[in-house]
Amino acid sequence: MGLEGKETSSFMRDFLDRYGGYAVIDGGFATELERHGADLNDPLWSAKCLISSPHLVRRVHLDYLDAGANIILTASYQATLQGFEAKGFSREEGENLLRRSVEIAREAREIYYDRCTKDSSDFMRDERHRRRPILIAASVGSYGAYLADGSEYVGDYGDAVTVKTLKDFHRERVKILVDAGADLIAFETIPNKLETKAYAELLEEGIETPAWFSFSCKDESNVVSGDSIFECATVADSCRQVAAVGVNCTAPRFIHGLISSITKATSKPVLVYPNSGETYIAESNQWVKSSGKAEDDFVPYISKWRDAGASLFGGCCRTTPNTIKGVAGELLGTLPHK
Ligand SMILES: C[S+](C)CC[C@H](N)C(=O)O
Ligand SMILES: N[C@@H](CCS)C(=O)O
Ligand SMILES: [Zn+2]
Repeated sequence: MGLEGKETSSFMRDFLDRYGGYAVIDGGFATELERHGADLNDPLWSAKCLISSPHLVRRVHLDYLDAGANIILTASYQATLQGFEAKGFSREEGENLLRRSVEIAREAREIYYDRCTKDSSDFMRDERHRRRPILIAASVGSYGAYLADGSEYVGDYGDAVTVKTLKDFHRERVKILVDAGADLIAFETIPNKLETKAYAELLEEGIETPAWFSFSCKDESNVVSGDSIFECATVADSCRQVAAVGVNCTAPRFIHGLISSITKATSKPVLVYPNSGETYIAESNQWVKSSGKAEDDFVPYISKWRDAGASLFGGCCRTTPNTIKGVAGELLGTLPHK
C-alpha cells in the first residue's frame, strides 16, 4: 500500500479513533422496514419506501441511531436510475429519489442530535453515546441487487456483462449519492471480483469521497461467486479511495475465517456486518433457517472478531435494532470508563 492509500484510510482510522477504535454500523435496513409493516415485494425492494413511505425510512434510521449505531446506511441499496425508469419515473425523478435517500438519513441524524441534547436517559447520560460522531454511508447495492432475483447471492452475471457494463451501470448513481452529501459510499453485498474491479475503476475516475467495499461470502474463503475473498480484498486494497474492507450479509459462522483472509490482503480497517445466517429464497422473497445461528446470536462473537482484526461491526439482513444494541453494548463494555 502506497502513501496515498495511507492518507485515505486515515479518514476511517481518524473516525475510529474518536470512538475508542471501533464503530457500530446499523443493522438490517429492509428487515426493519418490514417490521414496521412495509411490503417490499417489489423490484425496488427497500428503495420502494423512498417513494411510498419516506417517513418510515427516517424512522428506521432513528431506530438504529437509538440502538447505538454511529454509521447509518441510506435506503439506496436497490435504488437505481434504471430501476426507477422501469417503474415509469423520469430521469429527473429518479435522481431526486436517489438524493432523497441521503437527505432522509441526514435529517434523521439532525433529529437524533437534537433529541440527544434533551434526553436524560441513562443511555444518553453516557457521554460516549451522546457525543458520538455519526457518518452517513450511501448504500450502493450490486448490479445483482438491481436484477431483484437474489443475484447478489450468486454473483454470476454471464459473459455479456463486463467491467465496462458495470461501470456504466453504476456511474451516475454513485455521482448523485456523493453530490447529495454522503460521508462515504458503502459498496455492499459485492458478489464477485468483476464488480469489485468496476467499483475500483469508477472511484479512480475522480471520486474523492471515501468508500468501503463489503463482500457477500459463501464460506470462509470465497465470495458468493466463488472468487477468493483474498483476491477481492487485494483489489480493494489497491484502490486509494477505499477506506475499509469487509463482509456483510454473510452467515456469522464464516466471519472469523474471512477476517483472517482479509487482513492478509490489506491493512485497511476491516468491517463485518453479518446477516442472521438464514438463507434467502428469491422466488418467494422469504428467509429460511439454515445451519446458521439465530438473529442476535453473533453478538457474543464480537470481541473475538475484534481480536481477529475487525474494527467496524453491525448487522445485515434479518438483524434488528436489538442486535445493534447488543453489538454496541459489547463494544462499549470494552472501552475504558471516563
Ligand atoms: C439482500 S437480498 C435479500 C435483496 C433482495 C433482492 N435483491 C431481491 O430483490 O430479491
Ligand atoms: N443495506 C441493505 C443491505 C442489504 S444486503 C439493507 O440492510 O437492507
Ligand atoms: Zn443483507
